[in-house]
Amino acid sequence: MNNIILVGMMGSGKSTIGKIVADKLNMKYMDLDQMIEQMQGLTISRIFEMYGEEKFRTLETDLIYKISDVNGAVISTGGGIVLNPVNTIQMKQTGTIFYLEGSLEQLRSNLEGETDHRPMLKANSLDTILRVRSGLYTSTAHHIISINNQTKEAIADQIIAAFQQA
Ligand SMILES: Nc1ncnc2c1ncn2[C@@H]1O[C@H](COP(=O)(O)OP(=O)(O)OP(=O)(O)O)[C@@H](O)[C@H]1O
Ligand SMILES: O=C(O)C1=C[C@@H](O)[C@@H](O)[C@H](O)C1
Ligand SMILES: [Mg+2]
Repeated sequence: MNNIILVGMMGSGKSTIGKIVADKLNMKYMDLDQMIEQMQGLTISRIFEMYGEEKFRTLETDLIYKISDVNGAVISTGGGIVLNPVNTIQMKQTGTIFYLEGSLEQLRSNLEGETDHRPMLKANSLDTILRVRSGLYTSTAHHIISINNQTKEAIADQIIAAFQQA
């Protein structure tokens, strides 16, 4: 399938940059977090509060399957998508996967003032989450794009260049 899939930590820019890439390439844009919120009629924070993380992860896996026939889209995932190997297998069949890789400092800077609606940060520190997940992001991705000290536009352009070279 001819899709661009963005993975990476909270605050790495998957949603923001995904939209820029989609606009530039005239592709459809899909954000799995936003789709889950729309389908449930609840914010992600409320889903975590009412049903817990496990329920959210099930919704995420169900959605990845549901969209497996999509073509020509930029798909921004949730930060925890790589936690379940089933999701990874499915994503690899759905498109080219880009890991937006950033330092703890860059992620913290991006997330300044935005931690409220990210429920994982209530019980876990950003550095612990990064430590647990960085190997998973790296092994899942076809391309690794550094986000450190780069504008959103520049990151989007790198993704586009790598996608068009393939
Ligand atoms: N390269 C960048 N330079 C400066 N700010 C950035 C950059 N990339 C993203 N941001 C900002 O960081 C914040 C988080 O970005 P965004 O919501 O796109 O991250 P995300 O990866 O989708 O996070 P989540 O996994 O929680 O959905 C936003 O305010 C966004 O504008
Ligand atoms: O990193 C995570 O585990 C998460 C990131 C967000 O994109 C959301 O999917 C949710 O807040 C969980
Ligand atoms: Mg996002």
